[in-house]
Amino acid sequence: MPLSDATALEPAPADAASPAAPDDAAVRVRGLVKRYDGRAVVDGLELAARPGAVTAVLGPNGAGKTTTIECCEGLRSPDAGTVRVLGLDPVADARRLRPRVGVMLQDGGLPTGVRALELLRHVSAMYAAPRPVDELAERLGLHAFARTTVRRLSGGQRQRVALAAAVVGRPEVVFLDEPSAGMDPQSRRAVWDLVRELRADGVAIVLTTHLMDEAADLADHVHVVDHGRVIASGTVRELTDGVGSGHPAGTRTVRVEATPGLDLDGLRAAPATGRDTRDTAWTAAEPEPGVYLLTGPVDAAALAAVTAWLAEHGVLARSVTTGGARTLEDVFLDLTGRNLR
Ligand SMILES: Nc1ncnc2c1ncn2[C@@H]1O[C@H](COP(=O)(O)OP(=O)(O)OP(=O)(O)O)[C@@H](O)[C@H]1O
Repeated sequence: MPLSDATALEPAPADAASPAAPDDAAVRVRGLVKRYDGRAVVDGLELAARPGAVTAVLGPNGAGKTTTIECCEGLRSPDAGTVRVLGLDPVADARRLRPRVGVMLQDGGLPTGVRALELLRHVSAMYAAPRPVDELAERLGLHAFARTTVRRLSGGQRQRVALAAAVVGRPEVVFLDEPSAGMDPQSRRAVWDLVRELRADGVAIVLTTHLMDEAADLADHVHVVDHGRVIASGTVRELTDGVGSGHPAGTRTVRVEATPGLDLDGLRAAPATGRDTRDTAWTAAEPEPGVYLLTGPVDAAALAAVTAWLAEHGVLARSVTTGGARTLEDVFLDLTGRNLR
């Protein structure tokens, strides 16, 4: 999706530009530029994150995500542009922001000689009204390695301690740089549940991730970053629902898993059976044996017609699901290319 489409998906920031209008974004980045050795690794980046929402920043390795997040955290100073977190400047107003912002760095950023639970207790003591440490430790399974020093923790365990430390102070804004990288599926679920709970409590959550399922499941808004700029922006549904894909808007997919070798022409005609819509609105493919993708204007009647066709042909499908015309990963690869960075 070209930038012009991305801009169309992003709510117009015009009112926020006026000094009189309050900005409802908890995080607002405008025209951010950050250079290393004369090279702009962040190059005019625009980003907004709202309270009570998960904002995901996706992009290939080296795209500038961590640098952007670090500018928001006040760990780096922009070379140009503005960054506002809760209306404040993360560098100049660092002391005022510290109690209101939670940060989970990509490398953990934790002191290594301290025991895990001791560290969390120490961090919680810095806040006026922290979350109960034992409850948080229980939720993230920290008790199993409570007395192990951070140095000796596994990568996933260290990530869990870093997340606990980021949220223990009941922050209004949380920055999570690849929060579930290296975590086992159980830990990842615990992290996702915690993130959803923070969102329900009105926290603005900004996360970077390389896991497309994480972004698709969690994010209310996605910014795709490449070469230091946002190249597409919108909800997951907006990004995957045919916009910029060559399909008409509203195009979706019925995915059927069943026995291989079904009659593709028959299946393609099935959704339009007995209806005014023409079957030419549909395409059918069997991208791998026994997996069928029917792409077209999916609605309840079309889905019923597909299952009726399967029944007529004595086929008991293992699964029938509907979704966007493309996955978030398809969109990501289309936008950023398939070459390694
Ligand atoms: N301190 C630094 N000095 C020089 N170059 C740097 C520095 N920090 C980052 N870079 C470079 O800036 C670019 C952007 O890095 P950044 O860490 O922001 O990318 P990213 O999108 O977070 O990547 P990843 O997905 O791999 O974490 C990279 O090319 C990186 O090598």
